[in-house]
Amino acid sequence: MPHILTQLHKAIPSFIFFHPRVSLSLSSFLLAANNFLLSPPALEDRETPVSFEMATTRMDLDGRPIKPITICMIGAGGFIGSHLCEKLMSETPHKVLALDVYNDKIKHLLEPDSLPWAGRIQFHRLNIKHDSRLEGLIKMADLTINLAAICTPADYNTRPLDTIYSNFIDALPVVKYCSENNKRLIHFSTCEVYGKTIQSFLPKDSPLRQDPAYYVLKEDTSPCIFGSIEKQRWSYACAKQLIERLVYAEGAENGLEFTIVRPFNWIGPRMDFIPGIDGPSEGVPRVLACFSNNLLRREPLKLVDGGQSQRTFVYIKDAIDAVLLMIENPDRANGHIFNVGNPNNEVTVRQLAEMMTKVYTKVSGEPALESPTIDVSSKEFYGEGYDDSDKRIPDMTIINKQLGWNPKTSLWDLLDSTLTYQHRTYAEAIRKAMVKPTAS
Ligand SMILES: NC(=O)c1ccc[n+]([C@@H]2O[C@H](COP(=O)([O-])OP(=O)(O)OC[C@H]3O[C@@H](n4cnc5c(N)ncnc54)[C@H](O)[C@@H]3O)[C@@H](O)[C@H]2O)c1
Ligand SMILES: O=c1ccn([C@@H]2O[C@H](COP(=O)(O)OP(=O)(O)O[C@H]3OC[C@@H](O)[C@H](O)[C@H]3O)[C@@H](O)[C@H]2O)c(=O)[nH]1
Repeated sequence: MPHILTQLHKAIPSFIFFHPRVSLSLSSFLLAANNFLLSPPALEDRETPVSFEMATTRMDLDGRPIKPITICMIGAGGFIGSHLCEKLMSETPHKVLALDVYNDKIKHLLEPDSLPWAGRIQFHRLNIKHDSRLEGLIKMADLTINLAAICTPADYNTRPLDTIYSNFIDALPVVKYCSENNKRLIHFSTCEVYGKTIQSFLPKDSPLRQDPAYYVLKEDTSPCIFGSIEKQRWSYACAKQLIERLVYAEGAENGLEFTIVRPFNWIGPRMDFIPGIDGPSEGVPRVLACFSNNLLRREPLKLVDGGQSQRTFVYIKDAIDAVLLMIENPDRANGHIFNVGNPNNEVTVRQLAEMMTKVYTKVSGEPALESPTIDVSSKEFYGEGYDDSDKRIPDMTIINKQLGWNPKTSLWDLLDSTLTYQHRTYAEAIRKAMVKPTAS
């Protein structure tokens, strides 16, 4: 650890200082400048190794120089964690203690030792369920970000106990250690805490269905509407809701400095796994990986209960910009719950399947199947106890006001870059896996 601390000091960049009494209009300008500086091409899109140049003019939204900090990131080896680590290593001077049971998705950041950020990221393989090192690692950091969770819907109704333990019980010590040691916490919750919209309970012909007041999801006013207990789909949402309430209460009663993030379907490269290639053959990942797997194997895409549910999808790289703003602007982010999504990218699951089919045809050069989709019941696909959110449009008022963040990438563009990655990463492996051994 002392070695890492020395490296941290070496990484401190020089900053341009501004007058401390910065006006709001200047802060909007700084936000735009920051966004510009923080948006070089994505790592996986680059052909050549990344050249690491620390921007010398990085400052927060209020014109103050950003001081390097140490971040304890739990669940750093997952989809969101891997993109956040990449961003922090390539564009900031911050140091990361990366905790997870797996590190495959961040291996490229850990090895070799000659990487420009070597010494600023340290991987700790541990399970937060039972590891006495957790409190010490939280104490060593200025900020803890908790991403660890079981968060694939196929698990919610089939492994409800694991789901509840993972999303509530296992997160408890993290909240406790942060509160007791006066450490800031960014906790990852979910848009699923909203459950179903009020709109879904209105009569089909009600004119109120057109009124956004009945479906747009607002952090401070929308209710959390779940199904009955036997609909175990809601075990995840309910556990996430209770941990949100606990974090919020620690803030109110004990002064915990916290931010709660509610991601609305963040998607992009490295999300989940492709069954039979880098995950179990019988595993059911989230929809992006399910549909990618179908396209790669030239199978029809399975539409659960007709694919009528609606979602808004946001590109992981846009969403990571929002998280970085939270990390570097604690005065603006503390005490808030933020929706992070793209209200302009709304589709039904059926429309998503159609668009992914078109994009994949373009990316792979392979013609689409004659029948590109097939209907399947939720009972058949997910089993007993499944239920669904009907519609998820995030209200953006709070994140706009506090952090000036807006998503940039259209659904077509984000699918284009993501499916290009999926094709490049998996097409050959799938082809080999699908070649049946011939009888001799
Ligand atoms: N991706 C999304 O669109 C989305 C949407 C809503 C909420 N979220 C939330 O964001 C967080 C991260 O999601 P993700 O998409 O990156 O999921 P992910 O499954 O890719 O990442 C979670 C990581 O946590 C790790 N982990 C789980 N339990 C652990 C434990 N006990 N000890 C150590 N590590 C453990 C896993 O190994 C995994 O690497 C989760 O809390 C999830 O509920 C994500
Ligand atoms: O092959 C498939 C997979 C999924 N689906 C449908 O596609 C929709 C989206 O499914 P996802 O697997 O992405 O999961 P959901 O959007 O329902 O939940 C997700 O939301 C936010 C996070 O908290 C979690 O990552 C997850 O719970 C659902 O309506 C699902 O039924 C299909 O029609 N076919």
